[in-house]
Amino acid sequence: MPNIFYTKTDEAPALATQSFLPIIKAFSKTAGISIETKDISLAGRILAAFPDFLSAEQQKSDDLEALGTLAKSPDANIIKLPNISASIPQLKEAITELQAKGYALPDYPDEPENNKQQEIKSRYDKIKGSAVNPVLREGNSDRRAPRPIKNYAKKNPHSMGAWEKSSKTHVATMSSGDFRSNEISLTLPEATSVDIRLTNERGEVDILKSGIALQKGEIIDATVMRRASLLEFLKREFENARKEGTLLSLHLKATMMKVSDPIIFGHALETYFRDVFDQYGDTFEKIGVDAREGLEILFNKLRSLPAEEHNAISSALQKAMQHGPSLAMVNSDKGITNLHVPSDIIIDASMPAMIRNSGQMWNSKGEPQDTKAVIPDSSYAGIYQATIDFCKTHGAFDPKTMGTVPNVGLMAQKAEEYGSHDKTFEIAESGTVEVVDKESGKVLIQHQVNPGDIWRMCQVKDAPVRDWVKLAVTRARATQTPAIFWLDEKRAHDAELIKKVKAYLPELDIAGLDIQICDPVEATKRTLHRLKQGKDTISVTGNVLRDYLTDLFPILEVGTSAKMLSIVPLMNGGGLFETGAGGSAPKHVEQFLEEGHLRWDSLGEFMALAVSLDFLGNKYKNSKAMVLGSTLDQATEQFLEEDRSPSRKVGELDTRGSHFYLALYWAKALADQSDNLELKDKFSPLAEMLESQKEKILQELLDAQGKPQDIGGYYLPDPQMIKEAMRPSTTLNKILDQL
Ligand SMILES: NC(=O)C1=CN([C@@H]2O[C@H](COP(=O)(O)OP(=O)(O)OC[C@H]3O[C@@H](n4cnc5c(N)ncnc54)[C@H](OP(=O)(O)O)[C@@H]3O)[C@@H](O)[C@H]2O)C=CC1
Ligand SMILES: O=C(O)CCC(=O)C(=O)O
Ligand SMILES: [Mg+2]
Repeated sequence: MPNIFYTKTDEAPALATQSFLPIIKAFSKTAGISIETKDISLAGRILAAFPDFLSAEQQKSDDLEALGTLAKSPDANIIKLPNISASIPQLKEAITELQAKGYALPDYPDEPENNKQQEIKSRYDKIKGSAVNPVLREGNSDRRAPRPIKNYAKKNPHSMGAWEKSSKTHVATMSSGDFRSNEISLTLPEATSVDIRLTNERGEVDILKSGIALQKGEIIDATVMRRASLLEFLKREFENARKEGTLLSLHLKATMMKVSDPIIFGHALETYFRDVFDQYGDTFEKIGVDAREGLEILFNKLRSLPAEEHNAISSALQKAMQHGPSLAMVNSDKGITNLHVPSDIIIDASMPAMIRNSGQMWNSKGEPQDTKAVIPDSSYAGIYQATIDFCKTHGAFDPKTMGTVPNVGLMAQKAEEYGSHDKTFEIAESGTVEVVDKESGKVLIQHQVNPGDIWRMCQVKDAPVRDWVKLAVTRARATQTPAIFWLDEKRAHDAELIKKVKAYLPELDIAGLDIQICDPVEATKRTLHRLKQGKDTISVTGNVLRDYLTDLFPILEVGTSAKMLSIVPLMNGGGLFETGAGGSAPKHVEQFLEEGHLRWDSLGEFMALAVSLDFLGNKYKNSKAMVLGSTLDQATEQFLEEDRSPSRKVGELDTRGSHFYLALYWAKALADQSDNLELKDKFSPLAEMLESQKEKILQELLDAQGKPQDIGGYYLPDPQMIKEAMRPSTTLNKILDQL
């Protein structure tokens, strides 16, 4: 059985893997460890879902399913790189690319007309959005910036925009009618199963979802976002942005919240271009415009119209942008606005980037400008407003002196909102949605609803909560750091969770530890005050705040979440080691294709691999694996000290060069240690060879830069072409072959 599973993903991390994996394989072979790759890329997942449309040679195994099963076994040791969580536009692009490559896949049926199409759509919908992480995350999350990373940031502080007290930047969020205000929650006293049903005003019953099994002690909650309240809010705030002269920026998580957030995004787009949608609604209907897909696809679809009509609508759209509030830009050079692609405005990465940049985003002229950050649901929006207020009062944080905020996140088994998409519904007609106990017939939760309301139910099982509380205490104890549970007793769901936290904490050894529970806004304030003074505070949060905070704090502290150590101790004893908390960085691929320079920083991979080796060494008493792990950590430290991360500029060290340095330092650390003499003997000549050929290798790597690259595809690049592009140093390749 292979010992470590490494994931093949998409975009920049997948390119980086082509260069780094051969190094890992060569080094780990010396300890008898084999590495197996599992393909969880978007293209791989699509192909695995449609065997009946493919020839025998084209069919692919379902690697995600296999890994999901493995994650439940004590033997799991998985290194998980970031993958694309596809929006509909990305999914369609990938399908088109695969079709062009000769895979006879069906088109994505936007509006299925029969059962067959409905079945195809539901296969694609399983691939859409965050379809990978929730399957693998059979454990809670432990993310932190390791000491060497913090030390590096303190010595080499990244840029941090200054904050003015007069900044107009702020968060706009709903005060009623949103998910937060309508939440109802309860804890199941006994195992049961429930149906979700909608009874319309004529008394007709539609079962929205049937037979959801619930465990004893499981918390469920349900809530609704009212369309009318949302539209009123969007209209008001868009108008305010225009009057205030701030940029307008929408922040959602259309990937993880793949049902609710694209709907909200669509409403925002239609609100912004209200007049155009009113005037050209019929035409839009005819050419299949769906506001949820964003402005980019809308522009593309207009091309199918006769020139005159096309021009008229384009100019109406331009006029709306001239007269409406200025849109924040994702890429001002290319005219890509905040409303172009729903997956471009992922809240976890985009809000911290704004806060780091003096609270400003980019306007259409490419200038920074104060911004109204629109975060419709108020459940978590307050933490960003509190951070903005803090920066206005106290100025920007200083990476040289600030503390750190590690996170312990409740995530296992599709916890909370991030597991809710199969229980989220856009309501078709007025009535009552009820969660009904199938055994007793009792209505557990009910909401009055109107057409267009977004209703959802979330679950969190008891075992993950226990495990999370324990993980928090373990981390607080191991680091002697105060821990705050970010839970709001005024929120229905959090109130249930607080009861559990209060019950489970006393079962653990918490003597002498500083553990508090406070609502997210208060937790933000306390944490930020300590952070400013250089003090560390563990944030113990639910799943959404786990996601938000593990970008927010790393981006402020160390410049990027890519440098995070991200461990998922799996509940059945295995280990899942995620790399960083950042995503798949599409901009990096663009730069690589244009100028042959890849700026993906693999520090997350280095750190994940070290813990994975250590985990394996301990588990199977493989002392060589442990030595490989500890020397890899030393190599990473040296890598940081000598600043060998990829530069952003072509003609300078890129990802491939950074991997060479890692290999050099790792080989040297192995040659210098004496815990395992066999490894020492093996790596001493390798270290010498790498050192003596250093200039030649670096030159070969540099020579490969500065020209456009063709890798034969975006979602499914040609394996041989990426291999050649990512391993251009024959000298380095030959040396690695000798191990
Ligand atoms: N765990 C996972 O699988 C995750 C997947 N994603 C997916 O990634 C895609 C893009 O998401 P998006 O929200 O734009 O954010 P990304 O996290 O991909 O990127 C945000 C920015 O962070 C910087 N960054 C992130 N990782 C690295 C790295 N290793 N080295 C250097 N810089 C890095 C880059 O900045 P710069 O451009 O300035 O270099 C990048 O543009 C989506 O499909 C999303 O779903 C997102 C988060 C996690
Ligand atoms: O799975 C995803 O879509 C993103 C996950 C993410 O952002 C995170 O876990 O930090
Ligand atoms: Mg995230």
